Amino acid sequence: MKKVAVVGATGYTGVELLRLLVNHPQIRVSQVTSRENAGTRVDAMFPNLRGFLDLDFTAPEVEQLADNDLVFFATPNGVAMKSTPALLAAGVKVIDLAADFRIKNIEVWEKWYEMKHACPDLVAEAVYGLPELNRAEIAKARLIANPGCYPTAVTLGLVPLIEQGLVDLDIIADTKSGASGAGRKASVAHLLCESADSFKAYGVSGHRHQPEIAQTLTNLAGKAVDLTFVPHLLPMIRGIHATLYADLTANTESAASIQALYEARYQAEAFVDVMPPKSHPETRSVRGANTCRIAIHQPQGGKRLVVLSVIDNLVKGAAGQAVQNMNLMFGYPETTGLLSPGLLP
Ligand SMILES: NC(=O)C1=CN([C@@H]2O[C@H](COP(=O)(O)OP(=O)(O)OC[C@H]3O[C@@H](n4cnc5c(N)ncnc54)[C@H](OP(=O)(O)O)[C@@H]3O)[C@@H](O)[C@H]2O)C=CC1
Ligand SMILES: CC(=O)N[C@@H](CCC(=O)OP(=O)(O)O)C(=O)O
Repeated sequence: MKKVAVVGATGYTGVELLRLLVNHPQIRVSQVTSRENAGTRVDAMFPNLRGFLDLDFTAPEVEQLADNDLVFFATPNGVAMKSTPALLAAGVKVIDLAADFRIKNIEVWEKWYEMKHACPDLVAEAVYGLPELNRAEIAKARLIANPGCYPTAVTLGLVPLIEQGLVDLDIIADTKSGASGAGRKASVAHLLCESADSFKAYGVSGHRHQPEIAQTLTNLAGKAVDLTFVPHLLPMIRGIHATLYADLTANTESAASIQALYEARYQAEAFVDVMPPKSHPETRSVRGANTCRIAIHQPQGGKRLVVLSVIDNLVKGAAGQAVQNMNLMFGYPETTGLLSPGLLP
């Protein structure tokens, strides 16, 4: 059994990590932190965990966290980078669900996250935790930058096309997220009366996930990818739906060959499901599951492809992907504790 801690265990991704970890056969959750709720029993706050976890929240102290094999940070941006150097020095592995280690160019990171990076040298070492791209590096890593939720849905939807150089590198990602993507902290914009029965785009002139996705796609393509990224807030709780538009460089590929390419690329991937041609994946089909479900369309048989990609932002977009990375880092079967279908309806 390995011992793990979750820092920020009262947030939506933190409590989702707990839901997954309490069923993991080779993991013992030894510590869960919250500054505001230190001393409160976990199951008093989260009754879904009654009978599964006998712990109180504690304040996050590096000395105690260092008594674990691995620490998850499910905290706001800028928190993990402060304790990670000490934890790594103590031999503890770290998975950051926030963005502290995702962007390799420190100037770009500091511009988007509006703070000074506390340990830029570790950013170079960190492995971007998208197993479908970086499995071998993740298995050897001691520090994982768990990808953002929108970047997971968008990147997995585009990987086969970019790897094969089949599309112009001028791509549109039209994305929609449920409100849990914004976290559990109080915010007027996410009150029921402000967000229900309405629909809006946000961050159109610039969103911090644009440089994260562009970095991955540019590395894959070997040249700059021009990405227009438009997020929207949907009046639902969980789920991301990405509609991706890309033009074939030559009008030679048929819908059947693109479909076959996606099926072959993801055939061995337990958590990426390529649907039959002309399907329309629903976010509810992945609710609570660590699955990215993809469908490919070629409307009018022309050169423009439309790829649909759905995930649960809290699972494949955060906590599930973090557990998948942990499994790889500990040498466990990658799917351990993660194989369950979505909650439908
Ligand atoms: N929600 C989502 O769908 C996704 C979120 N993420 C990222 O994961 C991270 C967590 O997100 P989410 O769960 O939504 O966030 P929440 O706002 O729901 O929770 C944040 C948690 O962090 C703790 N926390 C806040 N500040 C500090 C601090 N300075 N030191 C230690 N703990 C702190 C909070 O508890 P307390 O203040 O009591 O200590 C709370 O438990 C964020 O960086 C987010 O961007 C990534 C992918 C998807
Ligand atoms: C709906 C909503 O507000 N979503 C959040 C996504 C936040 C998130 O998960 O950010 P990281 O993945 O970078 O940690 C947003 O757009 O800011």
